[in-house]
Amino acid sequence: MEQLDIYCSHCGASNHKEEVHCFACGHTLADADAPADTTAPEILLQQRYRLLNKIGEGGFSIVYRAEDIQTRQVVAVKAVSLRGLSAQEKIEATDAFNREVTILTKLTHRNLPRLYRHFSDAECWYMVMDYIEGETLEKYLERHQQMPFRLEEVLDIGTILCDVLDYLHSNQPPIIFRDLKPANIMVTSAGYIYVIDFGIARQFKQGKPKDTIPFGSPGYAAPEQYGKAQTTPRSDIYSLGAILHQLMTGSDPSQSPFAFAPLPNLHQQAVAKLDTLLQRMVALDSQRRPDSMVEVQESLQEISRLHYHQQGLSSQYYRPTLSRTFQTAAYAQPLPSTPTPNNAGVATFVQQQQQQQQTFYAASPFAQSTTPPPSNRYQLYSILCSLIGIFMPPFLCLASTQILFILQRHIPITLFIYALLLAPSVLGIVFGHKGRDFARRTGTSADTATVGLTLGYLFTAIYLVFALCFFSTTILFMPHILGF
Ligand SMILES: Nc1ncnc2c1ncn2[C@@H]1O[C@H](COP(=O)(O)OP(=O)(O)OP(=O)(O)O)[C@@H](O)[C@H]1O
Repeated sequence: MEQLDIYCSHCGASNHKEEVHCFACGHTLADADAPADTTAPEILLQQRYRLLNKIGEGGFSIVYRAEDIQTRQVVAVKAVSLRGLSAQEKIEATDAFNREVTILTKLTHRNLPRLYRHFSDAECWYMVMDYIEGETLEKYLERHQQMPFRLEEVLDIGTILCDVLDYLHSNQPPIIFRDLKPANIMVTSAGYIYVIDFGIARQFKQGKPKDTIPFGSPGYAAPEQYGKAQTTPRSDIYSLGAILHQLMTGSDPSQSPFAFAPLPNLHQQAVAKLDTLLQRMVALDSQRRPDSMVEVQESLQEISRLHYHQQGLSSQYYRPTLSRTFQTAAYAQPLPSTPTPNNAGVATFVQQQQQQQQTFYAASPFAQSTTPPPSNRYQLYSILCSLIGIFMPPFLCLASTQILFILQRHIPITLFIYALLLAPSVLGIVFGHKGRDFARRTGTSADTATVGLTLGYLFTAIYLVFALCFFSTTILFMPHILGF
């Protein structure tokens, strides 16, 4: 039977396609039970890319999940067909394809899919790129309509998007994405973020008064994209501001373009600062917006530090959680390594990408901090309390005579003793949860907290069973003690 691997979005391990859970980390493999799309044709492109199923559709394109049979890698193949298009549409589709290929070929960034090859046949043009196992932020937002993101997550996402947009803007000439919106941002189940669709991105030419193709997406596109002026990096700053505002409020900017209400919870200092920043980012006059993505990123990181400080976490331990996860994601995916005669440049290209990614990794503001990991005292409390809790059920048995003695005289005191004996395990659970939360926010290991938490639950249950038995025995055999 034909072998086909599916890569875990969490740890990158290669699993057989039949697997539901990753053999390495146990994570659910997203597409494992997805029904095969019967509409996808069984086609082998270039004797190399087997189309598996349709995963998305754009204005002029269909995107397929495909298998590279040479490397066994799952890839995404974007197919643009000109069939049935009007002359004007053919020009637009051709332009969009060429622009995307030209731009993606030059780019290497951990938050962008890598373009491996592009080719054409009689019917279509194709692009082969990294397959991103996830969904668009737009779909995610549709599924979680009520305030889907916490402040720290919005700050993390903003920081990551600043990083990738700054990378584009730092190109020579700068690349303006021009269509940043939730539909063009993909999120994997492990929280990795990718920016897709460079169809309308363009290279910035100094002094050009107006864009020749003035469009974008209503609600996210800056006013200058409607043809009044040339788009600049500040146009992307506007779109990013609109997205972050949507993530904070849940309100869709395409419903009321150019109108951004103040954020809720302005009494919180970090939220108030974010509100000020977002209002600057979505200013109608581009000159009033922040100068660059670097400025926006620094402001977001400053707000994160403030937020973390307010949460009782030392700001020196602040590291954006999503972006930290990204670093592992980008390198976990195996790269195609076997060059074919007609893609001789690909191997070199891939090697260059690997090298450059390592450089990004080292230079990234999100690179692993050398700061010693913060001490998570909740974990310690959790394990200590749970360990004390272990002794409580046997203690209850051993002290049953004394407890019965007290029970005869004072029932409230007896109940208080019961509660006191239960307290260590319950505290073990409470501290365990706090410890895990702390570990998640600081990116440290939560193992001890998990052990404390598990012991806490286990011995709370055991204690309650013992206490119940003790009580029922007392009621059954010595009801007079309780005054029955
Ligand atoms: N590399 C990828 N990995 C996985 N899915 C992808 C990938 N690229 C695109 N998709 C899916 O395909 C859909 C369409 O892709 P894309 O937005 O690039 O097409 P498009 O024709 O340029 O769209 P538009 O008409 O909005 O410009 C996306 O919404 C996404 O769900």
